[in-house]
Order: sequence, then C-alpha cells, then structure tokens
Amino acid sequence: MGMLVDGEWKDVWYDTKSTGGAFKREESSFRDSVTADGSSGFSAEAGRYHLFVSLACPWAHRTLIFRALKGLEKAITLSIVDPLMLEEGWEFSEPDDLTGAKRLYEVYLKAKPDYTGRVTVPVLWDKQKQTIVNNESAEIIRMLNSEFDDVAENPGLDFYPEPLRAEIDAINEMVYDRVNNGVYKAGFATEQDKYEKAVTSLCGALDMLEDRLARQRYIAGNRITEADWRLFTTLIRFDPVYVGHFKCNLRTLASYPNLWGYTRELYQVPGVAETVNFTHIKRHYYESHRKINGSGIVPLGPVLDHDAPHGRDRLPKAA
Ligand SMILES: N[C@@H](CCC(=O)N[C@@H](CS)C(=O)NCC(=O)O)C(=O)O
Repeated sequence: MGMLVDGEWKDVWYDTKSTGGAFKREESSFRDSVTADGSSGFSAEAGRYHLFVSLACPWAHRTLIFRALKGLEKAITLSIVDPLMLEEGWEFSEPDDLTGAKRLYEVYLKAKPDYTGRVTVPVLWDKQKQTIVNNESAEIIRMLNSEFDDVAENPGLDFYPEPLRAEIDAINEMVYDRVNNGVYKAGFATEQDKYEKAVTSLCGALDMLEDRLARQRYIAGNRITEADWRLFTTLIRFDPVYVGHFKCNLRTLASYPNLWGYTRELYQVPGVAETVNFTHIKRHYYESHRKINGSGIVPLGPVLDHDAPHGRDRLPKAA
C-alpha cells in the first residue's frame, strides 16, 4: 500500500500517528462530471468512458452495481485490478488492455503527472481526453444514474428520485460515517479507544437500521434507492470480512433477521449477484493488510446462503 507524492510512488501505510490512532479517509481528488448535455466538457456518450474497479472494494462495488442495473455494460467499459493491494498499490495481472498500465498509479500519472495523493478505485476514465473524470464513487453513481440515459438499456430506473432526495441524503450521511467508513475506522484504528468508539457507533447504527427494516422494506421507504446500494456493499462484506478482519464483532450481520433478509433480497436483484466476488473480497482484505493479518491466512468461513428465500415479501413494495 502506498501513495503518489509529486508523481512518485511511495510505499507507506496509512498515517494514524497525527490523529491519535484514528483512521481519517482522504478526500477524492478528481471531481469533474459527465453530463447528458456535455455542459461540463464531458458529454455522456457510449464507448467514451471506462471504469477501473476492484471487485473487493465496497466503494468501487457501488459503481459496478449502477453500471449493471442501468444497463451500461456495453456503453462503459471496465478494467478490474488484482485482488491484492501490496507495495505497488493496485495492480493488473496483465498490462491493462486500455492503457497498457501495470499498476493503477500509472493511470493516475497519465491524468496528472505530478499527482500527490492516494491511488484509489473506482476511477472513471475518459478515453477521449485521456484523463480521469472522477474518482469519488458517490459522485460516479449519480452520473450513472441520471446522465447516461440516452445510452442506457434501462433509462427509466431512477435510484435518486426527486421526492426522496432529502431522506436519501440524510441516510447516506449517517450510513457513510457509521457504517461504510465505520468498519474502516474500526479496522484501521491503532489505539484501543478509537477502535471501541468506531465499533460502538457502528453497532448502534446497525441496531437502528434493523429497527427501520422491521417496519419498511427498504431503507428510504418502499422502493430501492441509492441509499440501499450504498449500504449493501458494506453489508455483503460484513460477515465474510469485517467481523473478523476489522474486529467488528459485537454482532454478525446474520444475527439481525431484518438486515440479513434485506441483504439477501438486494443480492437477489437480477444482475447484482454477478457483481459480488467473495474470492476477491476475502483475499483482498486478509492478504493485503499484513499489518492487521500478519500471516495472510484467509479464513474459510463463514458459510452463508445468499440465495436462501429473503422473506421480505411481507413488507409492501412500490409497484
Ligand atoms: N471516497 C472514495 C474512496 C475509495 C477508496 O478508498 N478505495 C479504496 C479501496 S476499498 C482504495 O482504493 N484504497 C487505496 C488506498 O487508500 O491507497 C470513493 O468512495 O470513491
């Protein structure tokens, strides 16, 4: 694991010294937008854009789900990095078809030769301008949701509907802080108190979500929205990785009947299971983070049946 400093790769682990043992996530650096009308300088066109993802990464996973559900697989091409992220960061097993890069940081350097910062997935790449449009998953999924409708196979699907936006934004904020990033704050903490604070907050958030999902089908009401997909990519990794590797073990996901049924329902939405790769997920965390798991041994369990009936039909769903 490392980062680029003035265009040079440095192999360094996350700095938690300056924050008293707490993990602080860096802001994403490329923040341009693709728009349907091209007013941003990046117009939504079939074949122009490319996604770089890791199948292990929950943030990149959001973009894979939106690409699949919106029917953008033909319009937006894809490169997948190797599961392990070691001294050279994310790498490709074969030179990347599109850019010839062996390591993801080379793609960042093509966009900005003097780049300083972390080299993260997902990356939305513009083949025409040969640059990174955006590397913030929260923004990329909004673009996939609404800007590519002229080239999407399912243009009518909207995961960020106008009447629910305030509710979705509020949920996202809580879920980001306490759940999506919460598991990382627990796992990367290097002081006991920071770890305990993160896990306690995470568990409180899961209790709250469990209670909500006992009463309603989805997190923002009776239809699936962006808020569900953002939560899903953390939940699907919870028992296989976060309980053990990140020590988020006050409770397993499977011990929450509603959250677990909900996770299975989302997993069973056509197109979603194909975006979930448990081999990449488990290998990435357990083999890459040698400061956390020195041996690199990948646990065999837990045995979970994501295809079991989800039982959520008892709660109403929008037509
Ligand atoms: N805010 C970013 C976070 C992306 C992120 O942190 N991705 C991780 C993989 S799960 C990564 O690439 N980390 C590499 C690093 O931090 O050096 C987003 O949501 O797009």
